Amino acid sequence: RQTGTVETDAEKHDVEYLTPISIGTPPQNLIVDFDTGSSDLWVFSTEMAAKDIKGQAVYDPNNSSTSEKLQGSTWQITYGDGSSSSGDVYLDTVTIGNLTVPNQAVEAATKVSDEFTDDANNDGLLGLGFSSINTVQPTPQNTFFDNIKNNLDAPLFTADLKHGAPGSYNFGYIDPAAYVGNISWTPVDSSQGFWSFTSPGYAVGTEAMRNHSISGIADTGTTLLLLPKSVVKAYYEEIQGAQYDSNQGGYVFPCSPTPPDFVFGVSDGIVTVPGDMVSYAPVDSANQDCFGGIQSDTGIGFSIFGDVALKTSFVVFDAGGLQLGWGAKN
Ligand SMILES: CN(C)c1ccc(C(=O)NN)cc1
Repeated sequence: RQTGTVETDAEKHDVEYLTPISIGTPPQNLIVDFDTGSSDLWVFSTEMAAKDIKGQAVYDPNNSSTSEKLQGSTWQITYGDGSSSSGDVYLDTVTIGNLTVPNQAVEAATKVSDEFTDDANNDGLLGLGFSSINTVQPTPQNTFFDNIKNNLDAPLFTADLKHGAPGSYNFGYIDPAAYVGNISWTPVDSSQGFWSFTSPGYAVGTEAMRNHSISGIADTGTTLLLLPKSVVKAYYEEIQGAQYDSNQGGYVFPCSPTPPDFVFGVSDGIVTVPGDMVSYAPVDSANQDCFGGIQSDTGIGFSIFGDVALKTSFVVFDAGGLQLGWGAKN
């Protein structure tokens, strides 16, 4: 049985967290976005048109003695923000930290949308959602985690994302030095392929908790905290000068003073998103107005507890117990 750990670095404004992996023999090193909200491991590749590659590292299956084409298999994925990619599939050795899966499905991109082309530091995505939503056809493939979880000391991984600092993903163990107090556990409904849970309520600032259940997914691949319109409205009503700015496509408010905290329940515990993490990023060079890290989930069908929520905590994705654990960071 094994365990592993790998460091993940926050991009500017914590827009995404990028983590090194290696693929093939000899190892080809790429840096990818670990994404608990999807279940495809896809990478920029030598099969793409040069115009779609702007600085990314690419996987070259022809340069790997262990690559094996999965004949007839293809994939195509579209994400919540409308970005997309597609391509074909190889089996090859994938290593994360000290953990190796010998026959991992590596989805080589032939096409990617502009959002990926323009994301120069990101060489692909490594899905950590449930394999039931893997997009490979005709036969869906397993995620890296699904392939290795039975070799781990425990079938779980943890995400310790930080605000503007390197964090880490651990596999197979819960690091007791990473959190303080008790972890709050809540059951996961994996029927839609996501790490989905229901928060029993929320509070704005120091107000009392409101009994308003919020169902959503823990998604390391989404930057913001996307909540029901009514919750978002109640939050921004507490901020002088906050308003929905259609140009920016979301709520904007004066960067100072610091806005109120946002608190949401997790089973018998609570998670606090500090106000200074809610002012996500300045919208203007004068740094007067800030774009909110809390925005509406309208049109998605569920809420998304993205990086703005996850980076407040030490989060355990427990596939064995089918539960999420939220702990206070050490
Ligand atoms: C364009 N990029 C880098 C994306 C990365 C991740 C996602 C996503 O929805 N993950 N759950 C969307 C887009």
